[in-house]
Amino acid sequence: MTKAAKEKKVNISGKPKHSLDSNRKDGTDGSRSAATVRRLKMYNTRPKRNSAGKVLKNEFQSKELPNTRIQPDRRWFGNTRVVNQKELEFFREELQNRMSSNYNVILREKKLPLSLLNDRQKQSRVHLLDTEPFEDAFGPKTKRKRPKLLAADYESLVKKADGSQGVFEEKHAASASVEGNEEDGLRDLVRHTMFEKGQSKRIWGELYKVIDSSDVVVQVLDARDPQGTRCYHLERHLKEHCKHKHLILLLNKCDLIPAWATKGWLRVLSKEYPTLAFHASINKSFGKGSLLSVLRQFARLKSDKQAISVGFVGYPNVGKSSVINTLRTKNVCKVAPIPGETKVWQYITLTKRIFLIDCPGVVYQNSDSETDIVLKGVVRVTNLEDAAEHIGEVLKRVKKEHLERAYKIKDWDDENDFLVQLCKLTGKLLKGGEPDLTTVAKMVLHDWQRGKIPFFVPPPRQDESLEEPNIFGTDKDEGVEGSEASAAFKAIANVISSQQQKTVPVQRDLFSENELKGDTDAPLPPTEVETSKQLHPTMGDLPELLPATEDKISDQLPASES
Ligand SMILES: Nc1nc2c(ncn2[C@@H]2O[C@H](COP(=O)(O)OP(=O)(O)OP(=O)(O)O)[C@@H](O)[C@H]2O)c(=O)[nH]1
Repeated sequence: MTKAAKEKKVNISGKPKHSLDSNRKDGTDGSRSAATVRRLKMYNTRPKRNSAGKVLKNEFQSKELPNTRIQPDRRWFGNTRVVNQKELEFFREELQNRMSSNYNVILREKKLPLSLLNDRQKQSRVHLLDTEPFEDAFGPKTKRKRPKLLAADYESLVKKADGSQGVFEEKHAASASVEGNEEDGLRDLVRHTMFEKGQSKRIWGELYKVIDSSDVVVQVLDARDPQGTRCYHLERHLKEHCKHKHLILLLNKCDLIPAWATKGWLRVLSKEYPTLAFHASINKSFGKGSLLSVLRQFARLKSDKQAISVGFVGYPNVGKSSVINTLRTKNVCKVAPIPGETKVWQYITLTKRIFLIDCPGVVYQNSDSETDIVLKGVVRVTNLEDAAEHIGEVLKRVKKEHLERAYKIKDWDDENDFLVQLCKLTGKLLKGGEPDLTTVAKMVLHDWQRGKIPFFVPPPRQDESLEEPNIFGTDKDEGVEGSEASAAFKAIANVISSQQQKTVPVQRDLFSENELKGDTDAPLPPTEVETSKQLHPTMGDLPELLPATEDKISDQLPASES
């Protein structure tokens, strides 16, 4: 149905009322047709102008804009723009100023006609006439430019080539000898990816997520080999890039080593970072109160009473999740006697102002051999194909008496003999009575990783009279009032020094009386300690330390301190 027909229906009388009524049949009687009326109506929508011709009101004009007419401009019809010399000069100067200023950065350089700036350089390159007269450059007596040759004649060129070939051959021979001695036709075996556990990009990503979101980073170390389970790369990263974050070392599994060794390590390590001993256990823990009070002091340092996040990082299987469970007195994190149990980071609320973050175990690439990696507990023993290969090192590191006691074997010639005897004792035999060396080797390695075979790296001997107070790595009082910060640091120092006076619980059945007393002839690991000292020279001084005052500390300790 047409528009006119619609309008007709609406007009009940059927007759047009005025000259601009569009309800007309056609223009046969000399009156305006419906089409004419509609056209005339359209003219009425023209903008209203003032006497000067300026648009005052227009039906389709935007309410906000005073004038919606697009000015006629040639820019709308092409992609080029003409500017006059003055504008160009102004643009060049402005851009030159911006580009040479250290405080300005030009974004979207590609959108700017930067070639306008380089014009002059182009021109300056072809100023031939500045250096030569026209006659020499273009005239009939044009002189040819001679190319710069390194040798004047053929003979000297050959001599030069011989010399450079000699140098090249010498260099090549040197680099070939460095690359490896493949002359015997053998190449080193490529390591199984299993030995790269804890080094993947994903795990390092998890670690950096934890570090980024933590105010305090707790590096959990295995008390049996603290230097071996330290991640120096991480410590250096924190020192260089995150000076405002606090790092604490936590010697976990201190029940697996004699108390004198724990105290020795505490003395050595606390010269570099605040160090606490810990035994993770939900019922019978050690060091929980001290750790909690240190964390509370760090929370005090935070301005505006904000909450702090504490990230637990360290080697796989050192007990990070166990420490968190101990602090919460609840199984909030998955714990297993196998490495790599924690896969992704996990947030746990400890108190209103302290959050804990669990991190998967991280290993920094170093020169550790496969056996070192296995004995540090980084690799799952069940995945090992040649477990027997690592037993020699176990026999070297553990005292004979401990192995005799643990496996009831009297004497052995070498690791093979040891394993064969163990097979017979445990009945681990293959078809035809062959000893199942791999299975018993795995059993020994399992016992090693679970701390059933006593082993520890003794701390370097120190002259106790030269003992230095604990030293905290960095300027920790940024952003907080000096007095409050130094009070918190003093309290932390007190907690640490008071823990060194406490009796550390030890699994007594693991060691002999002599070992528990410290009369041991175990070898010292000087090289490791030396290296760590080189990597971590003692840092800036601490606020003055107070002697340990038990009653002051007991205010800060929760009742659960064992
Ligand atoms: N004896 C003893 N064993 C401990 C202690 N802390 C943890 N463990 C044991 O060490 C093993 C590993 O503990 P986890 O807490 O799973 O270690 P993790 O560092 O979280 O390990 P990943 O998941 O690999 O990162 C478990 O079998 C714990 O029972 C401790 O203080 N003493």
